[in-house]
Amino acid sequence: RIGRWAAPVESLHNCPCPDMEKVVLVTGANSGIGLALCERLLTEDSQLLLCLACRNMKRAEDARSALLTSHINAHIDLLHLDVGSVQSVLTAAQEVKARYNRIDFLYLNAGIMPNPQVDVKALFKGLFSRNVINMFATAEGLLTQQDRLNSDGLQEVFATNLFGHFLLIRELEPLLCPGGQTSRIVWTSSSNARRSAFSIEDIQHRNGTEPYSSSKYASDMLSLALNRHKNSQGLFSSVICPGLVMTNLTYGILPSFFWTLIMPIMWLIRIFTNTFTLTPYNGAEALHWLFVQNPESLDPRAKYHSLTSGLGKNYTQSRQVSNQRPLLPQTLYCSSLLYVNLR
Ligand SMILES: NC(=O)C1=CN([C@@H]2O[C@H](COP(=O)(O)OP(=O)(O)OC[C@H]3O[C@@H](n4cnc5c(N)ncnc54)[C@H](OP(=O)(O)O)[C@@H]3O)[C@@H](O)[C@H]2O)C=CC1
Ligand SMILES: CC(C)CCC[C@@H](C)[C@H]1CC[C@H]2C3=C(CC[C@]12C)[C@@]1(C)CCC(=O)[C@@H](C)[C@@H]1CC3
Repeated sequence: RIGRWAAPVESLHNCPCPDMEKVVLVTGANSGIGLALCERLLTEDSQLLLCLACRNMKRAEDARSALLTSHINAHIDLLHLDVGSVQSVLTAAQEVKARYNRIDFLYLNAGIMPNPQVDVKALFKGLFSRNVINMFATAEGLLTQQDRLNSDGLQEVFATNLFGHFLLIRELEPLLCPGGQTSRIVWTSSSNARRSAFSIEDIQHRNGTEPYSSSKYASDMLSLALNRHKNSQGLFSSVICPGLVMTNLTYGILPSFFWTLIMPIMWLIRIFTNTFTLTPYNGAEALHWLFVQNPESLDPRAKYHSLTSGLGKNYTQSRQVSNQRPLLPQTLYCSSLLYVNLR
């Protein structure tokens, strides 16, 4: 394709990968769902050129070693990337452009939920309400977080979960959809994403207590806007929810011994809500499923959910992204563009 999405001619010679090898970049790849995704992708396609984009290089090295144990000949690169820092994203994007001539899959998975607080009163009230299943699936009304400013003067949750990733997409434009090929973007969103937690007047959720929910809703809207603006150029964006998964993120909500203690209850709850996927492998189901789908067959307005049945069977289900206000995707896209241009 011609225009802004075409790769500069000189970079076409940089790539160490033969033409047919897929180039996949995963942010937050050193633990949890991101690491499980990498494991599953290498099992699916041993020819992959996989780039682990992480903020901590020691953890990234450990993740690469773990992956190489089960995939001895895998081609795994490391990239230093702190998505919560504008400078780090810019430097990392330069590095990516020097290394590869295209990106086939960009998995935007890194995410944070700092200082979470569970509203125990609401939890007990919810247990005896008709809304109990929805409460376990979405944590609606149960969770708040305390956010702070990062060194760029941005709210940390939005900077990490949304802005850094959007900036990365914009900076990597020359590698997306080169020469008429398609490229894919996949956001690890959440069923905790809620429209009522987001306000276009407070785009970083500076004044609220649910920045996580707000940032995930914003990523859903941004994905929608990307599809509207870029599908015709061969760029396809999708959002997924991995379900409730035991990772460092959830161990930050309640201590690990507590989760271990209530594990039998969690297995029981899984019979009623298949959103308790629990293991990173199960949580990566929808991310893996999208990898093997034809992008033209996907619904640009869907959120793809990783689900695990009571008997432990994994599957992916598409549900409409909730409650879109007609102009919100465009507005958010424009605001994010403005943010990126002002950087
Ligand atoms: N666990 C769950 O139940 C759910 C998780 N999710 C989402 O899944 C994604 C993965 O989380 P999960 O695997 O659960 O949790 P983990 O904490 O295990 O993984 C998060 C990953 O993101 C990385 N990360 C965090 N901040 C940055 C940053 N500034 N720059 C680069 N990397 C960063 C972490 O790196 P480091 O090791 O250095 O901290 C880590 O590799 C997140 O987006 C989360 O919101 C969505 C729904 C449910
Ligand atoms: C007996 C119970 C299992 C006690 C656990 C209560 C709560 C701590 C959990 C109930 C629903 C959970 C949940 C999440 C966190 C922990 C709970 C609030 C998430 C918000 C984690 C991150 C996500 O992105 C969501 C998809 C999760 C939704 C459910």
